[in-house]
Amino acid sequence: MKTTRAYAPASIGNVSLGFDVLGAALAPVDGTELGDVVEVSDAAEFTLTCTGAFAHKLPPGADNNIVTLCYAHFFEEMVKAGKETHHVAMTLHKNLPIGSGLGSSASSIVAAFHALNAHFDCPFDENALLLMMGELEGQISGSIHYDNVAPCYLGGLTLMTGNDAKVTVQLPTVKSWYWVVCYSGISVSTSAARNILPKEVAMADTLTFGRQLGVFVHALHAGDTDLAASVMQDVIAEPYRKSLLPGFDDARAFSMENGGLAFGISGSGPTVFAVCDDADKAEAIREWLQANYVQNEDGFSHVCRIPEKGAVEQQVKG
Ligand SMILES: Nc1ncnc2c1ncn2[C@@H]1O[C@H](COP(=O)(O)OP(=O)(O)OP(=O)(O)O)[C@@H](O)[C@H]1O
Ligand SMILES: N[C@@H](CCO)C(=O)O
Repeated sequence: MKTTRAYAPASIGNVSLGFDVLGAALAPVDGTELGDVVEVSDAAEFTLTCTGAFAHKLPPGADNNIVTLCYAHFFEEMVKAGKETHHVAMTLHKNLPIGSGLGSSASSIVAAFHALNAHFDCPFDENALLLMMGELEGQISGSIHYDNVAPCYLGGLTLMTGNDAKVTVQLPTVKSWYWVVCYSGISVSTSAARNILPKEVAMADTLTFGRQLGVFVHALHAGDTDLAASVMQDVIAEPYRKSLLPGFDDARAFSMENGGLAFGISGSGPTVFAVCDDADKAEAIREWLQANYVQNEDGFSHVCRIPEKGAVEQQVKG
């Protein structure tokens, strides 16, 4: 029986300065797999099995799992495209905590579509799959935003174009930067964290947002890492969302006083990230965050790099 398996990494949405338009994939430097895995096998009827450290936090019932919706959507697109299809059994290894700010639903969605596409011999190209991934992310989080699904699927640091013909472009990454991430262990719903934001942005913040994003993209292309780090501030969401994150101000203060070049909320939180260009300082920040920002036994921290690859097909064991 044919089985196909795909891994899709955690990601940082927004990266502070790019609300909804900038995202980064994550790979822990110690080799830990930080992302969901989906397996697809031929079957007479559709089934979904969930395992993994955070499977017990998923909503009960296959019909309420985003992976089931991905399958239904993929099947529909196959029929529309006149492709031959059949049912599959799917297994989700839910390794990312839900409502963590690490792109947990995006990771399930990307792993599901990547595995399905590979299983059916790649009927859809990258951009077509990205559009499907964005649509499904929109169904679950209340609005279509690609800043988790795009880096999760393609790897790297991705900038959204707003153009369906080419959803995203890759930005150069700073090879010397470490990205420390710390998940506190509590859950923050993305749609709730979007609902607390004002519906309109003040003129001064709009100008800052545009200037920062333009300067950041220029600085990455010019290799000016100090300039890039200097504009990594969130004027759109962080001022409102940090009230949802116990210990946020202390975590920022410690990180910035101890070698952090930038600090912010990963996606809609509660995970925070610190950028650092020194491995020892990154590890010291990680240790402090682990000891002081983590709230319960579900929390964790990692020192990461931004991987060039996002989702990958994995060998099926046994
Ligand atoms: N496979 C799945 N993975 C994650 N969430 C799922 C999945 N299936 C269904 N859900 C539901 O989708 C919703 C996802 O909410 P939300 O977007 O806040 O979380 P998230 O994607 O984990 O967040 P984040 O992007 O901040 O990591 C939750 O209500 C969750 O129960
Ligand atoms: N850009 C999204 C990411 C959610 O993880 C938001 O900040 O709401």
